[in-house]
Amino acid sequence: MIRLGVPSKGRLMEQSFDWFAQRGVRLSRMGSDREYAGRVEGAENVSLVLLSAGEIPRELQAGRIHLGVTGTDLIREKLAGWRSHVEELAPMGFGHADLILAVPACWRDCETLDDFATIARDFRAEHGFRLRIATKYHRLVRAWLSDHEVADYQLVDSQGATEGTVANLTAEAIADITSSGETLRANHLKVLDGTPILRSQATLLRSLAAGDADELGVFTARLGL
Ligand SMILES: Nc1ncnc2c1ncn2[C@@H]1O[C@H](COP(=O)(O)OP(=O)(O)OP(=O)(O)O)[C@@H](O)[C@H]1O
Ligand SMILES: O=P(O)(O)OC[C@H]1O[C@H](OP(=O)(O)OP(=O)(O)O)[C@H](O)[C@@H]1O
Repeated sequence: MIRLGVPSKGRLMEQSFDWFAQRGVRLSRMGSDREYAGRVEGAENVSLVLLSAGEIPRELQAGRIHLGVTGTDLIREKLAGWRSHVEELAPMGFGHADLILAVPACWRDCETLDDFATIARDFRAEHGFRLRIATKYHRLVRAWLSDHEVADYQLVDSQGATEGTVANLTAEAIADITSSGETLRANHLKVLDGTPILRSQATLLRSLAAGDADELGVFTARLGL
């Protein structure tokens, strides 16, 4: 039996269901809205496992699911050396979001990452502690800042409502996912010019640890992959 992991709620779940339906495989939740059990029609030997999007990388890595749908941001953040754990089978064309670094909109002299690096250096000299960046994307942000030789900062963990941390005085800057930009604007933040830390979208992935069941080839062919 192939175990297919799909996000258990929200837009990501609905758009995943639509994506499979367009390929002739009907996924649905069984029972009440609160029951996390799923049904698969239009493909044999496939069971639907409804999971938090954030847990799908770990389940793929462990081989407890054969296939999984989640954002590329979560795969790259949660799995060190992700290429040795999963294969990306198909970008799915939804869940587009950019991981960005944002600063207070009132920082007039901070438009680029170079400006940010200068401000971070001065901040440390002036305040005696490193400028704080709130994020849940620790691995990706550290790697990106290191690549760009920015060192005078500290990460503050924020697992939600990250854009609020600047007004709450627990951070000077944030690194988070944005799509429409509305949450940033509403919290008086602006994105630094230049390419984002990462461009993410929902992706269908195969576990490299779950083994290569015969049914898997049949199912991926059914999906046109
Ligand atoms: N505003 C957005 N627009 C598009 N995609 C988004 C947006 N916010 C988050 N995403 C994407 O959705 C995926 C799931 O995000 P997140 O980790 O916030 O899950 P969640 O909805 O909080 O679910 P859970 O708490 O169950 O893990 C991520 O890959 C993320 O990139
Ligand atoms: O650019 P926008 O269109 O405003 O979207 C960005 C927001 O969407 C995500 O939050 P989500 O609503 O998924 O909730 P979360 O903060 O609990 O992750 C993300 O963390 C941002 O806060």
